[in-house]
Amino acid sequence: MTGLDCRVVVPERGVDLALTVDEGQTLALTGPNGSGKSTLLSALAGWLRPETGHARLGDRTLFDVTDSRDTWTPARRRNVGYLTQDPLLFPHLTAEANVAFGLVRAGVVGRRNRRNAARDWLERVGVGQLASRRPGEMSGGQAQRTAIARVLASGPELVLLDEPLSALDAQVVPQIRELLAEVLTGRTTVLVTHHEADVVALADVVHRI
Ligand SMILES: Nc1ncnc2c1ncn2[C@@H]1O[C@H](COP(=O)(O)OP(=O)(O)OP(=O)(O)O)[C@@H](O)[C@H]1O
Repeated sequence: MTGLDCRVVVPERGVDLALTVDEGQTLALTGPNGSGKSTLLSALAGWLRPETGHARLGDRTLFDVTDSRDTWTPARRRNVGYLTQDPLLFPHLTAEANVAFGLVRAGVVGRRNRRNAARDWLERVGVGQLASRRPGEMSGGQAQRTAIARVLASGPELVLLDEPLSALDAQVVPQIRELLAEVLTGRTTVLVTHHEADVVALADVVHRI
């Protein structure tokens, strides 16, 4: 079982949020600006240590921080994929190398295996023909497709999406939303969004702050 159960308390930001996500489900997290949605994702990704809280993913503890306990799994060992509004890609690496980079950590042995796996993922998200381009040589939609491949290629047990469609041109949003609906099926996911169309297309359950 790889469902998520978490609580994140960051008093200096006025954040105290708790939620659970069943294995394989997508939870949409919506709420006003400043209500702590991105803070919660940062804690789950391991980028920010809450003052108090816990996060359990299946039988693993990502963190458990109280007055008396301090368990903290570093970001690189969490097996959590994080997709942000602006694609997080290395500008000096090709699309293929960007995707392959994460596969070293995911335990895919051998350069050729990683290259093939990266190419397969780029094909799957519709940018197989751009494998040798760098992010600066792609459109916003193409770069976000590459970032989706990068996040999913390593087989994350939890996927975090922070407004993944907000920075894209309106005309490519429906295609990328459809792609996300396909690739997120069966994955435990927290999706932060302000857009009802994302909730309808992608979410199994909604948590409104
Ligand atoms: N790096 C930071 N340092 C200090 N305070 C921050 C930082 N980032 C966010 N905050 C504050 O923490 C609170 C929660 O912000 P957060 O970005 O998590 O909200 P959000 O729900 O994601 O908002 P939005 O919908 O605008 O993206 C806000 O009051 C914000 O001003």
